[in-house]
Amino acid sequence: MGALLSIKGLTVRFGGVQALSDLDLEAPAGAITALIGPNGAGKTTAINCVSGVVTPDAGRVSLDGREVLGLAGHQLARLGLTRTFQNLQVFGLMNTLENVMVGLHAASRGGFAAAMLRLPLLRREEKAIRERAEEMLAFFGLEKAAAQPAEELSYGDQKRLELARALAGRPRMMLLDEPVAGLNPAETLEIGRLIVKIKEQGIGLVLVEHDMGLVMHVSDQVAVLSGGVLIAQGTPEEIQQDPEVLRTYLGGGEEFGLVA
Ligand SMILES: Nc1ncnc2c1ncn2[C@@H]1O[C@H](COP(=O)(O)OP(=O)(O)OP(=O)(O)O)[C@@H](O)[C@H]1O
Repeated sequence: MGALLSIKGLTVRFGGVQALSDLDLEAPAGAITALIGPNGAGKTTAINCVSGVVTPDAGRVSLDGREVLGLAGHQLARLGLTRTFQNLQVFGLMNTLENVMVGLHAASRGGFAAAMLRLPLLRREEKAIRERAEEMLAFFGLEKAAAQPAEELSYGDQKRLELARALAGRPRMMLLDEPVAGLNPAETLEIGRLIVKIKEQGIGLVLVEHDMGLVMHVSDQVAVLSGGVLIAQGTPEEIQQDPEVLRTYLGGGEEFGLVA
């Protein structure tokens, strides 16, 4: 099976900093591919290139064989590629349901402005959008918060809301930038369970994450970056035994959540 997302020779320099050097990475559908590495390793830069936020100095990125470098976020979303951000991107004054609907409006045929004007022709589309958004809230356990302003939700609920919005548009590939940063162990476990359920729908995920317990628990493959260079790639078991990876993560195996 070919990879759904394919990154080849990705190279990024920021002034004197070599953020990424010749990165090759393949992420299949229906699998979780983790991208790990110490602070400054280049993980966010990699997903920023894929999602059109950063223009690389060299390299290619394709989704299902189609070149996607240079496309804007809404074009990528239409092709089935979506992402979440390290910092929350919820609209605080909108309620939870509207936060999910707004992403679907932006991608719909009528567009956001037409939907806001509630043109009659768009009523059916509007209904479908609302139903999809409600489905997402149920999937993420947020249905009780539907009418609540997003800013009133707990941090953990806001993180799940971001995932709900990203999944609402039926992506084929999702890039998640630190989905459990700042969450407690119970919330982390819950996000882990949800992203496995997303994968089981056949969606590919790229997971940038520092929580090694989560990474080793849910990932099908793990790629390790250090100083912009891919130093190892393999199953969680292989990565936990890789001497270079262990050297990179000073202190040995504890960070990998090996302690049962
Ligand atoms: N816009 C930018 N301008 C200049 N340097 C940048 C920029 N973005 C990232 N860098 C640098 O590129 C390198 C890679 O950063 P990046 O954020 O991709 O790392 P990361 O692995 O995601 O780190 P973290 O785990 O801390 O989020 C770092 O040295 C960083 O300081």
